[in-house]
Amino acid sequence: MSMTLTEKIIARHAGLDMVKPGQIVSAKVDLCMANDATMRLNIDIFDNKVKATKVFDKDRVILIMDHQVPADSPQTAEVHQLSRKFAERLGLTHFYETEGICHQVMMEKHVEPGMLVVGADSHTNSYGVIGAVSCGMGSTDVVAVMVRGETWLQVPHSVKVELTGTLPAGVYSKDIILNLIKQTSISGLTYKAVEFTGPGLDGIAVPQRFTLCNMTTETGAKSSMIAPDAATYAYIRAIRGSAPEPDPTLFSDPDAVYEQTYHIDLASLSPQVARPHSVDNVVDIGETAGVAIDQAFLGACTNGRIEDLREAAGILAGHKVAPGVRFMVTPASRSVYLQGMREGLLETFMSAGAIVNHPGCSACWGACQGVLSAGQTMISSGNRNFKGRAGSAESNIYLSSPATVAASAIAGKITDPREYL
Ligand SMILES: CC(C)[C@H](C(=O)O)[C@@H](O)C(=O)O
Ligand code: SF4
Repeated sequence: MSMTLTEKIIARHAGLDMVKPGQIVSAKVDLCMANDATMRLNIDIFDNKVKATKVFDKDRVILIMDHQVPADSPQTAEVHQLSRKFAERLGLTHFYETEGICHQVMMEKHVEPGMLVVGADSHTNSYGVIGAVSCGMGSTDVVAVMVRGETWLQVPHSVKVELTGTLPAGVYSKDIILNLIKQTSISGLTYKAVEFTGPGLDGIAVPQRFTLCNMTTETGAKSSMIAPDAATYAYIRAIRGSAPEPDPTLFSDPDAVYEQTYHIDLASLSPQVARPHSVDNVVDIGETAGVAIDQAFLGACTNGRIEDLREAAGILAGHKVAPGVRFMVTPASRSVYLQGMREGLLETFMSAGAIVNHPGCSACWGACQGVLSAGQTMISSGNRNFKGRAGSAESNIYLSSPATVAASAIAGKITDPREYL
């Protein structure tokens, strides 16, 4: 019986030869991640509801403080303190306080192809980028995994996204995923496993593929998948110094069943923008260019990697941020920050009038670093533009590629990055 890679990985973790979509299985989990946004709740469930005293594996339960770092209120500081004590009490090997956004840190340091990973965050499904099945879960389920090292899950139906052709100059993987979300709507792929395939993937580097997998959450998907190729292992080796042996069994069978297939010709795409207040409110940039902005944000797990900083700095070089615009750059991790420093990118941003922040979630969700007031407009490289997400319910968020964010910061209004190439 043929299976998709997602089904193969779930079957392996459930101790079964095969699984079918719709089947409910109990599966062993390789890694369990949680962050400061829900740690107060997780600790309460762990201590007071489950009354647990130990985790299933001290190396595999990973806590990452990222959503409100450095602490922006006494309450947040208390959550960080509670989390630190929790990690100490349980002897956790991996507790990160200043390393950056949880998903970036997980990819840089922990996730491997073929793993099954769960996390207390909706963008946990990003790790499909290196061939892992991963998904976000609520606190009760995540605490159950922390304690037992396994979870129940229903095998999702798979959907294929076939990419062909090459991206034109000024168009990036963010534009591909925004275009897909325009086609699917924000709930169109609810509980599906979304697999990206096709020759178009060859021209997209692993960090940019991350953006595709990260935003499958915005279609309602359960998980994302890109079968690991030579680029995947080379990328892991480049960021960690070593990589696991390539596993030749990690591919989808040629006759595996997909419920639906989307085709995207990369050459046909232009820069895309999601307008307020829904991620599927996507238009070609020409339809929204000229909207005045108060803030530009480059960062988030979606687009805070070194390649994104290079893309934006390339546009910004030789220009200044428009008067009255706050341009905030938040590298996704400490290692991205350091690399940006070595390459002189942070200097490019600072001299142009931007601000470079401590790594973390930052303005992506408006909990700290650059909150919007009523009537203000931000263009962001993040993944969500819900009403009120980054501050006042009367503010507006537009989503785009890092290049479009940088071009807009220079012009003070939403601007096609191809004008600055
Ligand atoms: C606060 C947190 C749990 C949330 C999520 O689950 O995704 C956040 O990361 C987000 O992007 O909205
Ligand atoms: S950067 Fe944004 S989307 Fe990513 S985990 Fe943080 S808040 Fe969520």
